[in-house]
Amino acid sequence: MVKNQAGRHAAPPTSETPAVRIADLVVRRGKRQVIAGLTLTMESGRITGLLGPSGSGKSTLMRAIVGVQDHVTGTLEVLGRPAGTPALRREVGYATQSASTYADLSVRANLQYFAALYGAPASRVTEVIDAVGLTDHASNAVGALSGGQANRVSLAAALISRPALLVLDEPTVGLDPVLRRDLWSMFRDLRDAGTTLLVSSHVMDEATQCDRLVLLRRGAVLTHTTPAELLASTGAADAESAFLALIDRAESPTTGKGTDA
Ligand SMILES: Nc1ncnc2c1ncn2[C@@H]1O[C@H](COP(=O)(O)OP(=O)(O)OP(=O)(O)O)[C@@H](O)[C@H]1O
Repeated sequence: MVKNQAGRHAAPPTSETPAVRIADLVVRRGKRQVIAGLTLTMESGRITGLLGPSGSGKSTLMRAIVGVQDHVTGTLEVLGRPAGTPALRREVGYATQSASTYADLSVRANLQYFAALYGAPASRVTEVIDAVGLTDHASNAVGALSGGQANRVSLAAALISRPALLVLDEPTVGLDPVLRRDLWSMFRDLRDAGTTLLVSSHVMDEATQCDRLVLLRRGAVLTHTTPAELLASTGAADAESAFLALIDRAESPTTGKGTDA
């Protein structure tokens, strides 16, 4: 198995079809243009990290990719089809920042419900509970779980249909370092099995766990790079300093347009 400089397993080769192809994407929310003419191609079979200041448009971009966002114009293809096409429902898994589960049902009952919705076999329920490390809590009501455990039930629900593309909005919020490490290990396993992952995060050290990085600022792509290129191009010692350097460059009097997201 090939390992990269950080000792992690390098991503295997991928197919030629991009997982996501976006051109001139504009999204309005309320009176604001939140995504402003964004163009981006995401390779399949990779973990792409979506990072950026609060309010920069990460969740909005994810919602557009999943096909649940209104007022979207431009080109947005997912796995070669227009985003939101019914044929993509089983192909795209999505876990939002808020729980998508029933608090009064057990972990297993929640996932049995999602398995029934997707026509997945009963054995898949046990598999996804195991994959997110909740086997010991399978009979517990979701409302009685910790925040981090409850998040993982939503993640398990997103995995039920074995999606080709998994879109995860801040999946590690509220998790301790051990659980974060385990979750990233699971993401790499999924990628190695051919899944494409788009993962947003506020935690800059998670950037180094990704194969590719997209930094959003004010609804536009500030950079689309790899962790190694990010550090090399900025001369920074860590991802957080590198992103701050890029934001500072973009905010400089010659190029900048202000200081908000
Ligand atoms: N329901 C909504 N109606 C109107 N504007 C919205 C709505 N939700 C978000 N916005 C605006 O869209 C912009 C982008 O929000 P979005 O949630 O996509 O950012 P984000 O980068 O995911 O932020 P965070 O990291 O804080 O979750 C923000 O200016 C926000 O105020």
